[in-house]
Amino acid sequence: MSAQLIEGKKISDSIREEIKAEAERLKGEGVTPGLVVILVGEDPASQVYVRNKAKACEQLGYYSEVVRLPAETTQQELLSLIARYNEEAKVHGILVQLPLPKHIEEKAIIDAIAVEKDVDGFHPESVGNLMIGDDTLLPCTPAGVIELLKRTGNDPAGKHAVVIGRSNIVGKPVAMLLLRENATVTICHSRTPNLPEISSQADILVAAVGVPKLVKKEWIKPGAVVIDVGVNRLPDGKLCGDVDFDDALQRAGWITPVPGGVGPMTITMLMANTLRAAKRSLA
Ligand SMILES: Nc1nc(=O)c2c([nH]1)NC[C@@H]1CN(c3ccc(C(=O)N[C@@H](CCC(=O)O)C(=O)O)cc3)C=[N+]21
Repeated sequence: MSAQLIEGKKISDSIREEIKAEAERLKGEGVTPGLVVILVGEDPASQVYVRNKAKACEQLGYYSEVVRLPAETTQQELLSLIARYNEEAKVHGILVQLPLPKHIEEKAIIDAIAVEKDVDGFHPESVGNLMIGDDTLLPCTPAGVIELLKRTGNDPAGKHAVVIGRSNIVGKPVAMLLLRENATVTICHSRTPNLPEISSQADILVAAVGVPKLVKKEWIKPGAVVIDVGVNRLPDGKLCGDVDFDDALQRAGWITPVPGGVGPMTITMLMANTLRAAKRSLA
């Protein structure tokens, strides 16, 4: 038995076609979706993502700016820049690439972004909206995970979903979205004593821990849907997920590859959020 591949890249491309059509309609009404990506310092992984985001904007005909700031940029300078983009009508989405240099307090930066431009969905008000089920911009990776499930016919309703990882950017919000989709949700983390046991009860398993190849065949219920959110850069430069892919392939029913799984969806959901923010600016 070999799992079916969840082709994130392909699914992502078809969603981008939908977004592009919608963006063109909006342009007809005089609004071009605009995104600014702010990068502080020289983190090499961040450079790649920032480039991918700019490329996606170009592909969809968005207005896009990339602001590259030196690692020594002060918190105050960054806050002033955000204040400026909060007021800039051409820009509907503001993304400050994380992680930030140590001397900048991430929370202060995220809090400063206008909620209506919070295309990452990291602002406390966006998080609160998600929690209570209000209409809001959703965090991109979690939204991408749900989209992958739905577009492969794996509706989470009534399923047992196990999330490994409890970060604010993936683990917690993806658990909340799965709950909203009527899954029964278990959240595991580094202090969970019997991880393989719980994990192997999952109909849907989401790995978001940042430990290369942590999830082995024995952790997977036969036929389960395995979503690998890990983006780990190995010493040889290759990208690797949190799931031991070759091992898992023999046991899972469906599985996302890394690269080509969740990663492209993250960027596509960012484009979708920017479009939504732009549409709302009309109202
Ligand atoms: N404020 C903020 N928002 C983010 O959304 C954010 C961030 N900071 N910091 C870094 C992480 C990481 N992230 C990825 C996005 C796309 C790919 C992606 O496109 N991956 C491709 C391959 C890329 C490659 O080859 O390196 C794939 O998986 O196929 C990966 C990772 C967004 N992040």
